[in-house]
Amino acid sequence: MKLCQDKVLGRCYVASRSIKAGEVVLKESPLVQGPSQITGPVCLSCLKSISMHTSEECPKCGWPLCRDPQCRMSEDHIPECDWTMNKRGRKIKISNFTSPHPSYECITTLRCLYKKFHQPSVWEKLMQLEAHLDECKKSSRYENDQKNVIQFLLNFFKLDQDFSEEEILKVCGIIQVNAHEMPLTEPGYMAIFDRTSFIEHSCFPNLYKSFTNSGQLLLRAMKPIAAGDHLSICYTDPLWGTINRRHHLEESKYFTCQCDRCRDPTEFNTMYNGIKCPEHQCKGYVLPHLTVGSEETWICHDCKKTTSPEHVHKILVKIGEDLSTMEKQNPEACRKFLKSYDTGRFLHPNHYYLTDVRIALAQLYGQTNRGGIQELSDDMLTHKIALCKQLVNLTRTIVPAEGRIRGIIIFELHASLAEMGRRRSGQGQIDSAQLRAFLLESKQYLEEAVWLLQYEPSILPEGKILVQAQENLSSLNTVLQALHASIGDSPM
Ligand SMILES: C[S@@+](CC[C@H](N)C(=O)[O-])C[C@H]1O[C@@H](n2cnc3c(N)ncnc32)[C@H](O)[C@@H]1O
Repeated sequence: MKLCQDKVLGRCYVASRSIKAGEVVLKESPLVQGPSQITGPVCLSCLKSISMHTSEECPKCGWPLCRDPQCRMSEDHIPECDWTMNKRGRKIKISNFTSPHPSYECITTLRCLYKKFHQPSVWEKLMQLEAHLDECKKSSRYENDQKNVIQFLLNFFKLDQDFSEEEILKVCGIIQVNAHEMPLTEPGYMAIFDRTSFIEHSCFPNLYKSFTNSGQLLLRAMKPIAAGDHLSICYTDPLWGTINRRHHLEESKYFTCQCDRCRDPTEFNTMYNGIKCPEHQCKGYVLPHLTVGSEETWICHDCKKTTSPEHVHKILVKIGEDLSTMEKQNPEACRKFLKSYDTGRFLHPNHYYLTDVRIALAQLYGQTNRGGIQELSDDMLTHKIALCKQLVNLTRTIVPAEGRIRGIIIFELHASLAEMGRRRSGQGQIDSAQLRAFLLESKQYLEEAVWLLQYEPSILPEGKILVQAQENLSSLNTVLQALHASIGDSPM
């Protein structure tokens, strides 16, 4: 990777050689890590959630830690422990374990500031990162950061001798712009990395972000990358619609995305944001056309007429409310939602709201009933396969680099196809050759799932699915070999 300077992007990385799909491009440990700004009390060593009953006070400073003896020895907790005692001068008492807890808002900022005196080389690296200081001062978060982070650090920890308000605000900005949410604990935590901080954003990126069990960040190419191509990751949720992604990036990273996906109102012909055109007799869908610095314009792909953003927002708010109050763990509720809205009357069938519910339902089928996938009715199994196939096609088009979600869906698809084959064969509906065709298709998907998920850490659900997928692949190969032998022709 070669660091370059771009007029719009600032510093960014380009590939210094061609990179194959699947190659790991970067693996690095964090410069700093700490709790998310808005969190309930967590152990300040392992960063896992704690309660009054599962924690005990650090004997030196009073901040609660979990009861794992290793957490008492961890160096991660030194910054706040040291400054609580040596700057504030007395122990802290956390007695309220409800979430969120304001005292935790400053911890990650404090840990960055601590580097100035205790690891100057890391401090230098942090100070090189983009902070968007002017934008921070105008942001909606500024007032809160001023009170709960800056003033708290200056007054409670008595840091006014060592840092100016501006310096602390700069650190807040650096965290805001560069920190990654780490899903390795419950709740997740934040970490800032060195080289990863210079990778630009795209909603259609060529790199995929994963993690190791020990908290390293791993970037992997998900498509072939030519020498000279820009390297990119997605800073936002790639499954959100254009407007939500845009809003999130403008609010938290202070730029307007102009990637290929955002500039194409159809999102590569998927109509991912499509809302039914209100024009009488028009069968088309209105799509968002974005211009930097102005509100979106919604234009029908078919009749080309413009619809007011208010009309679109009214529909999105109404259906969004139904979605947010829907019981997402309940297959019946998901089916009901799809039945109401997957009619083309309001939303395009590929709309992100429908996609969201399909992803949930594709996984719930077989998970929520006691007997698993074997006990699903034929209709439900057929529906599960149809949902998975639809999602695989859609995600391949709009988020090809999103290994995790596609890996999970493809894993579900392989299991459903194998079950369908076994079921039909057991009922005498298909012969051995047809069963083999089902199992070969299932195996093809399974191999893709293993490829997509191969770097998922074993402590995350995706890592557990990977282990299961590897086991299934070996069993499926055994079954297929036996089938080949019984059919009497060569393996395919
Ligand atoms: C994590 S930093 C990336 C490195 C940054 N360019 C630098 O010079 O430090 C994120 C910032 O980079 C810029 N940036 C990243 N991706 C961008 C994009 N696709 N379009 C415009 N600006 C982008 C924005 O200023 C954003 O706040």
